Amino acid sequence: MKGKTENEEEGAKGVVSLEELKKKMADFAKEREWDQFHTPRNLLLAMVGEVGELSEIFQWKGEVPRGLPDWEEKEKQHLGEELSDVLLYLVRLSDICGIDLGNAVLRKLELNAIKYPVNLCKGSSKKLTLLSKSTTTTTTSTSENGVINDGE
Ligand SMILES: Nc1ccn([C@H]2C[C@H](O)[C@@H](COP(=O)(O)OP(=O)(O)OP(=O)(O)O)O2)c(=O)n1
Repeated sequence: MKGKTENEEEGAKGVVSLEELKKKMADFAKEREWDQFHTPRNLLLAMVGEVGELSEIFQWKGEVPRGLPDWEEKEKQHLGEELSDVLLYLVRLSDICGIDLGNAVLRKLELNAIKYPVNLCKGSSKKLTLLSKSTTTTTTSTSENGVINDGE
């Protein structure tokens, strides 16, 4: 069987970082003189295209169980490839836009935790408009959670 590539070895150790991916994509583009094509709009469209390819994998299958137990290895590998394309374009788009994705994503996680406090959300998939409205009279910490209700 073919041995693992250097990149696969890194991935197997679970040590891949956004910073590394950013650098690898920058090197990849530079070597090919593709910086000229990696503009924000082009990258955004490329990423959306890859989201489409990712969606195609699930298209018409109906809901599938977590872990995809019935999928063939080849199909799972394909899924991994499309997920990677989306991530790589996202990382590259962030870089080209001058956004520190690592910082941005950690900040967003904190904002999410504030917006969806455990005591209000536990076990519920509702968005918060109604929940927060019903508590604004007693709680002010969630009063700015202007999320659209999903009608559940
Ligand atoms: N101008 C480009 C073209 C490709 N890539 C990189 C990022 C993606 O990870 C991958 C996308 O390559 P393809 O456009 O060939 O897309 P797929 O790999 O999905 O192949 P296909 O669309 O044939 O299924 O290559 C890139 O950075 N810049």
